[in-house]
Amino acid sequence: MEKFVVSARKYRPTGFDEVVGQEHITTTLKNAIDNNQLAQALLFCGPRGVGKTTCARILAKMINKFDENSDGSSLNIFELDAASNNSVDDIRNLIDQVRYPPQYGKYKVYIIDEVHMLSNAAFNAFLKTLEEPPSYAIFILATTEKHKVIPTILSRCQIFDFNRIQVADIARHLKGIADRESISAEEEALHLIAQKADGALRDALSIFDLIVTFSSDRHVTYQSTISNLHILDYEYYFKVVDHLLTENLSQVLLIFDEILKQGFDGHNFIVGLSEHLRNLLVCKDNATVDLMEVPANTKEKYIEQANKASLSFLLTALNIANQCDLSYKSSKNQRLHVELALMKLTHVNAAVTLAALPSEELKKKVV
Ligand SMILES: Nc1ncnc2c1ncn2[C@@H]1O[C@H](COP(=O)(O)OP(=O)(O)OP(=O)(O)O)[C@@H](O)[C@H]1O
Repeated sequence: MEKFVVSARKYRPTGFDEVVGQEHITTTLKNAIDNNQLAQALLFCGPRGVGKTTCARILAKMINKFDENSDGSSLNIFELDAASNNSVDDIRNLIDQVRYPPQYGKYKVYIIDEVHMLSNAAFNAFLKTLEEPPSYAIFILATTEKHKVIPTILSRCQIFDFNRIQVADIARHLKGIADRESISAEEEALHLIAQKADGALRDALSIFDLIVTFSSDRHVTYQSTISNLHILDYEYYFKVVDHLLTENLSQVLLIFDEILKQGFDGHNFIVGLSEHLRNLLVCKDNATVDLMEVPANTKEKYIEQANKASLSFLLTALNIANQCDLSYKSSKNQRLHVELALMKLTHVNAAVTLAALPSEELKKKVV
């Protein structure tokens, strides 16, 4: 049987051109190498799984002009995982190695991952080397927690802030991998995986692998993805908002009951409803419609529903949903808490329609 290699490893980029969503960094690094202006100490910071270690390795190879299979690269690139090697002795060992010039190529590159985990003593032992490194040594430090790196280290490094990766970019990357693996995948499923990954490409690839494993026919559908990830189908939010607009309280409460019966949490529902209302709000205006991170065909559905809702309805509804979210945890009866919010929400449309009437007509209605 062929050994399974997880996608995050199988598809680790080997060149800057393959790195997704970090163009501001890859372009700067390429230019720095071309113009011979690379700093000797670099700090890569940003959320987990966005390409820090990957870029450090690519840079390390490029500095010495080694290609992917070059044997020399492994002799000149040293990686230290500071999460498990954080003592002053670990750093002293590294400093001892730094004294010897490279046997191949021009540079020795030291990648120190999770650098914020170094002990204080280790940080201090490292300072002097970082301040006056030998001309052939380059240090690439990586961290998810820049605020935990002491200022004296920060001030000696050129700092590169990595971005969370956009949902659309992650979804596109997953599509490329699905194609290469001959897996058919629905666009909505890939978007959902990308959303769940919260900006981290590594997480997206792990979720993708998991869902492929569950689907026997190498076909990743929206339905298989929501059931595997235990995510509420967004169709529910469309239905709830339709009923809110027609002031149909009983239907809204019945849908909420069905959602709870399926094992979903009331808080997740209200957070999801707030996101849905926010999406409707941004698609009211052409200038903001792209702030909604959903696949193209779903966008149409949002625009269609947004056209049925007034701006005042959306603003008031969003406010009520948000208040419910904020006070959910401290509520003693959480089901009732959400139901109460749903009751208020069902009256919003009537209230805003009434308020919008000219005063003469309003008088007639009240009388
Ligand atoms: N920007 C990206 N472009 C393409 N692939 C990426 C990117 N970011 C992450 N990956 C994928 O995720 C895997 C892990 O990425 P990497 O180890 O570089 O992340 P990291 O930012 O160093 O994370 P951590 O802080 O958790 O160490 C890579 O092997 C690659 O498959």
